[in-house]
Amino acid sequence: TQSTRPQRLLAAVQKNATRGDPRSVVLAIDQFCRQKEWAMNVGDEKGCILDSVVSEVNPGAVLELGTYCGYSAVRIACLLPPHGKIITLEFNPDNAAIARQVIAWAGLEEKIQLVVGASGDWIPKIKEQFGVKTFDLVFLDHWKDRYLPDTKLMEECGLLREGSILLADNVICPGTPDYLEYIRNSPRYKSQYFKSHLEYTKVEDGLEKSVFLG
Ligand SMILES: O=C(NC/C=C/[C@H]1O[C@@H](Sc2ccncc2)[C@H](O)[C@@H]1O)c1cc([N+](=O)[O-])cc(O)c1O
Ligand SMILES: [Mg+2]
Repeated sequence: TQSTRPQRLLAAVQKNATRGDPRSVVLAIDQFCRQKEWAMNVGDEKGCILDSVVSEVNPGAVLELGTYCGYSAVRIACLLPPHGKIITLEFNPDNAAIARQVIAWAGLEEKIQLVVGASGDWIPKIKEQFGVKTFDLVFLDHWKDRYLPDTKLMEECGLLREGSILLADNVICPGTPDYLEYIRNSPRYKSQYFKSHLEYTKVEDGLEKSVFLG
């Protein structure tokens, strides 16, 4: 039977990356996506911007919306401080199964908690289920029409504190117009656009970094 792209991406990790070496996992995925098959990971160019934001925030608690194959969860987790943790939500169980194996190959199971389900269902339950008070950093990279409703939901559920950082992928391509309009015009956020390119292409894309002001 025909394999899926996530399955072929995992095979490339298992073939080319060193177990327990997260950076070799990131490199193996980027090489696979550049040389063999494009896939919707945040990628190496936007990944460097993600790295600089993670390093600057030095977050104890990270929420990622949209795990896909685990590329950005691995990239974030290897920059976290000793007790830092990331909770990553993935809707598609097949993608989650691949992501678990990518995360395991990187040796980051202790730092990454992968939860299968829809962000809209899980966000209201995170405090009680995972003993999280608020998130220092949220990385939005899931369905583009869920960025805005999920941001409002995080506000309502008290998951953001003064200084929490939201970092959103794909605000230009595929685009998240309603989210951008809201976050750039809301007095409760201070936003900054980091111009870049759609992963593995020359097409314009970028990350929007927003500080919640409380
Ligand atoms: O569509 C994109 N991303 C959507 C990502 C979706 C991922 O997150 C969940 S959705 C979900 C829902 C609810 N809760 C958690 C996860 C899906 O199962 C998938 O694993 C995308 C598309 C392009 N592109 O060029 O077309 C480029 C990108 O960088 C992208 O991120
Ligand atoms: Mg993306």
